[in-house]
Amino acid sequence: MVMLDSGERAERTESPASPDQRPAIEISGLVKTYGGHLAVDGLSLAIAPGEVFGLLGPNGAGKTTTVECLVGLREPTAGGITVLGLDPLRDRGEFVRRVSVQPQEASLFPTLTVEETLRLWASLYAEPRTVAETLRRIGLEEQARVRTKALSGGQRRRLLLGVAVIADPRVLVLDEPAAGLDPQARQQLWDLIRAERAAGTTVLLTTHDMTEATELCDRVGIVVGGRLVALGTPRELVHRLGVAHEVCFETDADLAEIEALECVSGVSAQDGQVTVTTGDTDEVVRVAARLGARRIEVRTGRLEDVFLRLAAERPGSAPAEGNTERNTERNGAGR
Ligand SMILES: Nc1ncnc2c1ncn2[C@@H]1O[C@H](COP(=O)(O)OP(=O)(O)OP(=O)(O)O)[C@@H](O)[C@H]1O
Repeated sequence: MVMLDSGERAERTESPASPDQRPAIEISGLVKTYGGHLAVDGLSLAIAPGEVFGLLGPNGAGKTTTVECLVGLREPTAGGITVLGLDPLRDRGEFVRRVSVQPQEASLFPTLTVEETLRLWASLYAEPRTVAETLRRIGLEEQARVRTKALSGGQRRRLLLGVAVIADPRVLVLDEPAAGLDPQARQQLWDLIRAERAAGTTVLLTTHDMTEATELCDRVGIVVGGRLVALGTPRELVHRLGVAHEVCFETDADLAEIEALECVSGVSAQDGQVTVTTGDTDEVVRVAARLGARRIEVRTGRLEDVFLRLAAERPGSAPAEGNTERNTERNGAGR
């Protein structure tokens, strides 16, 4: 089990939260059972103000149940949850003023325009953002007068996010916000979430997309079988779990010098195509280049490898389908 917490956050200097701040979200020993079925099994987690935190895990791991308890949609069987010091159920009034959850698609009225939808939701809050600012944030200014039934899937998702952020929340909770978005819409969503972070909002999201977790999240928690089995920045988890990097190239040269490198843990070669497993890709690239190797590629360890390894430790927990991009840099430097 890899538990890396606030003391190690210095590695992500862009994170706006400092370790001594009171957590924005605190979950301690959360247990949730459905009948006799244990869905969340003693999960504890502290998320700092201004942090973008990603909850990852295979299907059925307990992410949605955790989020539902966190936002007061379900009552925990045991354990405690506070968000901004508030209990999601007992302090309901204050809680909904300060914590926004991205609503479901069904919350959109088909005949209202984008602008009317935002105005309607803004009317529920005492000090909302303006409709104009929210339209700009979600990039739907040109669609302001379009009825919601005529929006594309990606535009609907952005509007749903707009409904959540128009409240100007201190904490934003998003369950798989990028699911089903095309790459451009996904990038716009990430920009929006980054803008929320820059404004000081704490964001908790669930995702199956390892690229999203790596690119967007300050820290991630991996949940398997209702338990938190890893916690840290994506880089820390890749680094600490010793996920291997690879250097691939073509050469007919003698590989003895590469095999002898201390940082090399494996070399395989077939028909002049070589793959070197290593902890120091720079060193291998240097030697390979000196030996005249061609088409040198560096494949860095990925969060997905960490995820697959941790998920596999629990029987029956097949990893969910997600983004399986390989982080490949042609002739690039290593880590
Ligand atoms: N309303 C419910 N009644 C009974 N069991 C439930 C209910 N909701 C979830 N479960 C079970 O609790 C466990 C955790 O489910 P949960 O939806 O929290 O997982 P998840 O990590 O969000 O999964 P996914 O990635 O598939 O959305 C699963 O075994 C699921 O079948």
